[in-house]
Amino acid sequence: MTTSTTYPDPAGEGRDPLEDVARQLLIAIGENPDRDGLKQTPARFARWWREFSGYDAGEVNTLFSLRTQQGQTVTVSDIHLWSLCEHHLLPFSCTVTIAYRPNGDVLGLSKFARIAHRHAHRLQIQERLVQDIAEEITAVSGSPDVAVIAQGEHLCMTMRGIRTPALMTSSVLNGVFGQDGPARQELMATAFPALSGRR
Ligand SMILES: Nc1nc2c(ncn2[C@@H]2O[C@H](COP(=O)(O)OP(=O)(O)OP(=O)(O)O)[C@@H](O)[C@H]2O)c(=O)[nH]1
Ligand SMILES: [Zn+2]
Repeated sequence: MTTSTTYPDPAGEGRDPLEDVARQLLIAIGENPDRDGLKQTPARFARWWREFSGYDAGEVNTLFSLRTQQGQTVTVSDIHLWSLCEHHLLPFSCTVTIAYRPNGDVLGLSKFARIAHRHAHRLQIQERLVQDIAEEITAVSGSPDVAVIAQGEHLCMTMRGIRTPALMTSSVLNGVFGQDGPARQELMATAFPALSGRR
């Protein structure tokens, strides 16, 4: 992983404008941004936002040519990631399962997590996150049989508002995974092992 340190600097002040945002935020909530404990906070705030939105998961999607056995399903599960809810700018943590049926080429294992992180490191809603991941897996693998399932806990629901922890599940089930059959059953057993008695 690499992080970007570049930022817009229209005033040419050599300072990230996010530092000013943080300073204003502190003042707006009645804090003194110049007190000892907060002096470095605007700079830290700017750095974490740049780290989050500049997170570089890499864009190389290595494929291996392989004539897979007819009907083989590849599932990569328990990919943990963090994203940010676009409504409240609060984090949500997600566990993602990605499955596909290779169509002549197989995708390098690490690339599933790279693709998932790439789409998580922007302002999101969970439904769009799974959709974006599924679209890229389809585009890269050339397979119409792609499924993405995410289970997330949203801090905007847990720590504020209704203040109720809950698990949100969202899924995209394309191609063979959209039909009731063995591929879908295998996927569900991997994604939800507790329900199938596997764990
Ligand atoms: N469908 C969906 N909703 C989300 C997601 N993240 C946050 N939300 C919801 O977005 C909604 C925004 O609702 P608003 O009524 O505009 O905002 P709010 O007044 O802060 O709502 P409350 O959270 O109910 O206090 C809330 O219901 C959130 O729970 C997400 O990933 N998917
Ligand atoms: Zn939210």
